[in-house]
Amino acid sequence: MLELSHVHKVYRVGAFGGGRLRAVRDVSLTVEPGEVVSLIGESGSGKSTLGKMVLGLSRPTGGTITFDGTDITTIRGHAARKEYYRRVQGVFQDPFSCFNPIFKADRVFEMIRTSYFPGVSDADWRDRVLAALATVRLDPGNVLGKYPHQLSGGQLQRVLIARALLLDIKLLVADEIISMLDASTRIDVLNLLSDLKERGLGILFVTHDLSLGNYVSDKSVILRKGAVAEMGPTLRVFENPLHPYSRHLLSCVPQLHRTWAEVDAELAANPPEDVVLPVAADEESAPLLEVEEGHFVGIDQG
Ligand SMILES: Nc1ncnc2c1ncn2[C@@H]1O[C@H](COP(=O)(O)OP(=O)(O)OP(=O)(O)O)[C@@H](O)[C@H]1O
Repeated sequence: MLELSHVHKVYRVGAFGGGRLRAVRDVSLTVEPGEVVSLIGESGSGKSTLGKMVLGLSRPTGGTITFDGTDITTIRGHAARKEYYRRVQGVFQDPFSCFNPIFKADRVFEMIRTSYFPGVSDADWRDRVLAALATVRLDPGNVLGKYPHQLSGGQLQRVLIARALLLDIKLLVADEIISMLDASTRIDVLNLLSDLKERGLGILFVTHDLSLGNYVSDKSVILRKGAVAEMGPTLRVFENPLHPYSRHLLSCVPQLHRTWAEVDAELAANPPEDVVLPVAADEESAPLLEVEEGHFVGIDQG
């Protein structure tokens, strides 16, 4: 469904745009229907830039991004872009900033109707809205007719997901969608993503939080400095991390049942084996080694 092939992004930076910042380097990955793929990395690793490129909000400097066989950089004109967004939508970190505080929150549904379904009757549209709200497990009485400030962050995030579902999308780009939610709401939204996956939606789940990636995804892609450090089925990557960066990230995840002292003592007694990776030939390419079926490790760039 979604395929990124050797995607690069270089930003022009500096006072006169004379500098170059390589934000994404040689990234290839796929997202299939009903698959959740986590893009995991620390701040500045290029996760959001990849999400924006998939959403057509930023153009790749190199490589291709295809959705159902169409190179999305060739999509031009209002009508073609609108069709793309009928199938691919994004939801972002801060749900509050997506709503105009002077309008009721459910206006976002009406905007979809005006733009995509002008011929649908009031009764039919109401049924569709109620079905979308049921899917995201929102009680219509709690959200319809309410202003954004009357709803919680978790409710607003669900309203935005319901809005995307009205379009019958195939791919959702979820960029740090639970970072601003409290712990109990986080789990609800993560479980909602699992429900959507069961319904066949592909999800590109962007997160800086390794444990969230582990909880929700079929496949994990760990990014470091814009390149893939490691990727593969989530279980394999988390049970057998091979890139030193993945190991470092995993060792930083707090383990609630153990103290730091216990973890440190164990690491000192059994230090992880160093994995010696060959060095890539140049700065631009970021080749991967397949170490077991579907499990790839990036050749270290130092
Ligand atoms: N429009 C832009 N112009 C110039 N540089 C940019 C732009 N957007 C992002 N960058 C730079 O590209 C790099 C990758 O940024 P990106 O936002 O993709 O990272 P991220 O992993 O999503 O980080 P965060 O979790 O902090 O959002 C960073 O060094 C960032 O400063």
